[in-house]
Order: sequence, then C-alpha cells, then structure tokens
Amino acid sequence: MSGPRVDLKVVMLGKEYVGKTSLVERYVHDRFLVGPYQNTIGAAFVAKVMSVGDRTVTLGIWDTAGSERYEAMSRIYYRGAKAAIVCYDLTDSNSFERAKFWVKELRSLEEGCQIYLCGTKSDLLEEDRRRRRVDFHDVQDYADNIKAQLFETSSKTGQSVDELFQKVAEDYVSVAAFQVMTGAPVCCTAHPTHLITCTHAGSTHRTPGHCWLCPTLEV
Ligand SMILES: Nc1nc2c(ncn2[C@@H]2O[C@H](COP(=O)(O)OP(=O)(O)OP(=O)(O)O)[C@@H](O)[C@H]2O)c(=O)[nH]1
Repeated sequence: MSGPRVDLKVVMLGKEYVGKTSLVERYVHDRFLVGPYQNTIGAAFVAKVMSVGDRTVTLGIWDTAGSERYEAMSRIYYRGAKAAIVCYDLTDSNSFERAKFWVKELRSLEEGCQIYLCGTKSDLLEEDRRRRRVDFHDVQDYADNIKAQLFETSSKTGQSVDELFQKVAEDYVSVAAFQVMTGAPVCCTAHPTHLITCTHAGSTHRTPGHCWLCPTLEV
C-alpha cells in the first residue's frame, strides 16, 4: 500500500457480551472464536492497516470492556477517538439502553468523534426473527437524530463487518480531505515521545494533544 498515511483511533463501546471483541476478531483476523465467553478486562488494542483510495489508513482499535465495573477506564480509552463503534445486541433491549448511555456521553465529552451504531449477532435473527428485541426502524430514527450511521452485523457469518470498518475509514479520510481544503488541523501522527506532529495547512509542527497509541498520555 502506498500514498499518504492516516492514523485513526477507533474505540469500541457497549454493554458486556454484546460482541465487541468478536467484531474486532472478525475484522482483523477474519475468524469467529467459539468456546467459553471471556470478558475483556480493561481494554485491548489492535492495529490494522487498510486502504481508502490512494491513502493508507492505520486503524488503531481500542476494544473496551463492557462491564460497568470498567466504565471509568472506558472513558480513558475513548479520549481522542475519531470514531466510536457503539455496539448493542439485537436480541437484548437492555444493551441498546446502554448504547444510548455511551452516545450521550460521547456527544457531550468527545465532540469530534463520529458515532457508528452497530447492532450485533444478526445471524441469530436469521435463525429466528422472533429473537429481535431492538427494532431496526426505531434505531434508524435514533441514528438520524444523533447523526450517526447504523449497521447490523454478524461476527459469526461476517455479515457487514468489513463494510462497517471500511465506512469508518472512508468517512475519516473524506473529513480529513475537507479539512485540508479549509485549512483546519488534519493529520496527526503519533511521535515516539508521545508528542503529536500536526500537519496544518501545509506546515508541520508539534502541538499538544493525545497520542492515539497511548490514550492516557496528554502532553
Ligand atoms: N451468534 C453470535 N454470537 C456472537 C456474535 N458475536 C459475539 N457472539 C458471542 O457473544 C458472546 C460475547 O462476545 P464478546 O465478543 O466476547 O463480547 P464483548 O462485547 O467483547 O464482551 P465484553 O468483553 O465483556 O465487553 C460470545 O459468546 C460470542 O461468541 C455474533 O455475531 N453471533
């Protein structure tokens, strides 16, 4: 892959057991792990390089723990994220309430973060439509209201998983292109010392900010 490099921090949020880790596993390793459920502790990080047109995009994905016990930690991980994939389980209405909680929080604390709502485990509905507990049209209305995009995915079959992450990257690249045109700060790459190099209107300078590799550090 060639072309200008773009780094994009993405955070996965949502109630425990909704399938955040499985979504990342399917996208990054194209696999679905069977076996006993293992909850995420704190958060896990994985990077995936992909392309959008002539751009090389490195997605730095933070998979947070859904358990409310780790709620305070999740806040650390979404700081500076440019995209949040807020997951809920299509067969669990409570998980959608929890998704709304995260949306509210992101909207008030992380304004620059684009939100993607993701209804998970769609394969379970293929097996039995009556298992759906979150209505598609209700969520679509909600998504329109909060200016989010909506996907329904299955990590088991892979349905719409690549499309979701591809859209996240494409949206970010087009926002960055718009910022180049308007002269707004655009492309921040992590510096080894955790300082941020910011390319702004053609000149490169170091500026305070968050390192997408290390969300806890502020300089
Ligand atoms: N049928 C089906 N099961 C899924 C799917 N995605 C996840 N699961 C199952 O749901 C359970 C929870 O999945 P995880 O990916 O660990 O959920 P999580 O949201 O990361 O959970 P926490 O780490 O606790 O926040 C596991 O038993 C998965 O196998 C899916 O698309 N279809």
